[in-house]
Amino acid sequence: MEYDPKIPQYNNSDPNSFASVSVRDRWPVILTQGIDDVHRETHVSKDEEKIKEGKWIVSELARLKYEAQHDRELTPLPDDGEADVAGYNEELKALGNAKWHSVPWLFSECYLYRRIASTFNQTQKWKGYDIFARQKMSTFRSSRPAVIELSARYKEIVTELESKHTVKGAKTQEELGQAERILFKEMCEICLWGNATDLSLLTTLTYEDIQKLQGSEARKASEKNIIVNDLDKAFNILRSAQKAETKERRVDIILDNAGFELFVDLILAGYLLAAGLATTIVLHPKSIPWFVSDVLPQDFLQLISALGDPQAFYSELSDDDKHAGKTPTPLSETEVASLKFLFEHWSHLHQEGQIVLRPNRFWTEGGSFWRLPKTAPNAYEDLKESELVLFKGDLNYRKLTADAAWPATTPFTEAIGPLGPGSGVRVLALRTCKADVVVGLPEGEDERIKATEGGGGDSGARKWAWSGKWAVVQFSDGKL
Ligand SMILES: O=P(O)(O)OC[C@H]1O[C@](O)(CO)[C@@H](O)[C@@H]1O
Ligand SMILES: [Mg+2]
Ligand SMILES: [Mn+2]
Repeated sequence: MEYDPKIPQYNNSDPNSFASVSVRDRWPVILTQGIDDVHRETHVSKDEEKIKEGKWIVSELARLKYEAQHDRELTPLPDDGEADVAGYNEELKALGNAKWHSVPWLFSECYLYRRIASTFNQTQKWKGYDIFARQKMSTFRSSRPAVIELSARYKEIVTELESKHTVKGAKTQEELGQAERILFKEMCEICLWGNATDLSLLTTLTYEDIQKLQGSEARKASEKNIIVNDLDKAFNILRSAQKAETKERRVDIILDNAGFELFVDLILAGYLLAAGLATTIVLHPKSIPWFVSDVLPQDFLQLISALGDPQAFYSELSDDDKHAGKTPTPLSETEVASLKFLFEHWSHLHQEGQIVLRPNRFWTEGGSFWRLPKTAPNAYEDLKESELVLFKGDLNYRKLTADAAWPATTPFTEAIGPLGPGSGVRVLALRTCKADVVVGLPEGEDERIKATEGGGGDSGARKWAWSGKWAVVQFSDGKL
């Protein structure tokens, strides 16, 4: 059912892997921040029962942190009433007394977030509580300059497409075709780099750093860092379906992070609909707080409502700005108008059922996507209906490739196993690299980048792939 390890998966025991940095350095920080958040929430509560449970949660999270840091065994998840507990515990059993420092990275990291969720699920007053919500919203506030830049551009493009069915400046049909291809690629690249602001990695980023990552200048400079780019293939698929006048043309997005990344996902979604490259967009969020910054259904609703009253939203400061002693600058009238345009466009598309949110517990299971056809047949059948399924971000890529130590030249179509040729699912991974696994590279490319500064050299570690500086956009047709 699961990935059959012809090629071993990355393991926390490997000192050359980002896995080992994660378990030793990053997870304790993430858990400490979670504990702080619960403290804060408990502090302002007047509800005795909630306070009491809050204290218990803090002690449970501290225990989890201790166990991970001190290489204890992973314990079975308690029955918190959810159906996925059994699956997690079976996998844990199959791993045989696994300890934190010598367990497959992918499973242990999913287990970490599932275990946090189960702690909250076991209480009455904290069920479903999202310890990362505060961080997610605050980082979105910090993205203000990029959000404003993009909303102005979006308003212009969508207005042009919807009123004149053209791209500004295109005169002949051929020019229009070219312009549409370029625009499509630009929208996808915005969507790709939106992933660079993932919260779990960039815990030390300042406001200025975030802004630098997001503007259009930064994007142009980063184009050379996309080491494999299959966007033309993806465009051809959507274009032929459009030409064939297929009535229902769906594009799915397996979402990654909330805040700025979700914002750019919606930019892409709205663009595809306005350009007629899709008729429906199905978004797949997570069902529990996941890898710090991943999208939950409520993150979607919160983002939309923030845009509905942008002046009020930006009258509050992000945490970083508060610390820096800044005061909020009101938005100009034009800025308010473009943000409200987004709000209206997206709310309308959502109400009309052209943008749909479709959660499934499959996305927060412990293993790779190799199991999709077997363990989530309904989700699998559903994805086959789509013209193109976009998998956003690093974790989705790790799950597609089973987080295994493939040689970097392994074809992408091979590394995604059952979702490759014959699956009936058209896959497009948009991934900034933040972990070891990478496939589908031309011969010599891995070595070339390793030799660049900070690339890892001869250390045996593929360090270049950890920082989000490099990206891959990879396509698999899935032909039956
Ligand atoms: O939000 P993303 O892009 O999936 O990134 C999640 C992060 O967490 C990790 O899984 C590591 O903990 C990395 O793969 C990545 O840095
Ligand atoms: Mg993340
Ligand atoms: Mn994520």
